Amino acid sequence: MAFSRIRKLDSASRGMSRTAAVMLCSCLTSLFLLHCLRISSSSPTPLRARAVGLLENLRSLRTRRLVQEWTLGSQLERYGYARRPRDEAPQPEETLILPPLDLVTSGRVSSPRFAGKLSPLGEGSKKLPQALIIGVKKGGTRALLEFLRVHPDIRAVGAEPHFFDRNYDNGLEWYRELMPKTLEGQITMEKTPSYFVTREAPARISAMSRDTKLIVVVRDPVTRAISDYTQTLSKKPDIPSFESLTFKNRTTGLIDTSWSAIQIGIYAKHLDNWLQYFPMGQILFVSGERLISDPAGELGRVQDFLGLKRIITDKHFYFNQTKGFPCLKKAEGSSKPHCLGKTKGRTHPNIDPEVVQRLRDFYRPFNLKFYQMTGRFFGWDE
Ligand SMILES: Nc1ncnc2c1ncn2[C@@H]1O[C@H](COP(=O)(O)OS(=O)(=O)O)[C@@H](OP(=O)(O)O)[C@H]1O
Repeated sequence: MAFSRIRKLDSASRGMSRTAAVMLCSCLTSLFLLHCLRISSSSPTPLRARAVGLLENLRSLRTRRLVQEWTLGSQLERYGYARRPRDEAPQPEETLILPPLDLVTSGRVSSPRFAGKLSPLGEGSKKLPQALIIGVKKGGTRALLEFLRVHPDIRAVGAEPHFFDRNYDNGLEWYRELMPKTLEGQITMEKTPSYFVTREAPARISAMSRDTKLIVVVRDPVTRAISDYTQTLSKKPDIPSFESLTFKNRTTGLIDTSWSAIQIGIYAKHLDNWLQYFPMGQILFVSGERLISDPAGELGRVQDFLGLKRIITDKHFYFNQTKGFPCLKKAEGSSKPHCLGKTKGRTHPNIDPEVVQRLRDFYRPFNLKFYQMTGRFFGWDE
């Protein structure tokens, strides 16, 4: 009896000593890190770099935990937000919201706008987006968003909210709740490629704010249509061939413009609808082709358009030979290289060259009209 009580006391006191030791260690680590940061006022020293690295690791763990709480929390599920739209394959990169790069090393310290704002994670407030990537489906919208998220002044929702097309009845408060928290001066963004072809979207976005900046990633409409078809085929292998879906009547060569894969590529027509609500200067067109051949160049234009410092440059990218696409040397919130997932950059099926030519002829006048409207030559008809 006595023995067992002594054992109980022993384990209790051992527990207390362990807690005290852990607390002491945490205090000493924090003091050490603070000391390291203090002794390096301007130029980074190896000691400081190591301290910052340690902080980075600590933060990264904490970030991941918080991120999971934010994104996978019951709140989003309650709203049905986590449910994936019917026609989209699950894409791991769309399920995580990653907050902007380091509070310690980059934005806050280097940017005068955030000088002295070394705020704890989770500070800030949720705001309605000031900029949207509205399209086009299969244009390269995911690549653009992932690249933009590297910028410390951009915070973006990872998944596609589909607010202005499918979820509008949920109201603006619902929409705002989906947004990540931002500090003053940071831009909130989201991407939903179907907005570009949604008749009601321009009026709805304008009702939210007439100042919303709009970004459209456009790609050769023929390749875009094949990419769209490839995505559907990957989910429904039994669908008819691309060639048969393209025509209303193959003998007459009449194109089926009601097929969404064809319809989406008539950019000039969709743009007309947007211009009823937004001036051209508020819409930026990104070339999907150049986003692959010169990502830094296109990102430069986007950063200018958003009024941001050109922080994302050539240095952030490398060409991954296996993937066949540019990838990030360091993903946002991580120190590892990052390429987009398997659903981006799929191999397309071979399409009958005659059908491809017929589609090229079909799109040519619409493309020319689009070049005129935007003042940019995209070179799809060369
Ligand atoms: N860096 C990089 N890595 C991988 N893929 C890239 C990249 N840049 C652009 N792309 C092209 O993006 C195409 C997919 O476009 P989206 O992201 O807009 O598709 S979606 O509408 O969100 O489903 C995708 O189309 P497919 O090649 O047909 O799969 C890619 O060609």
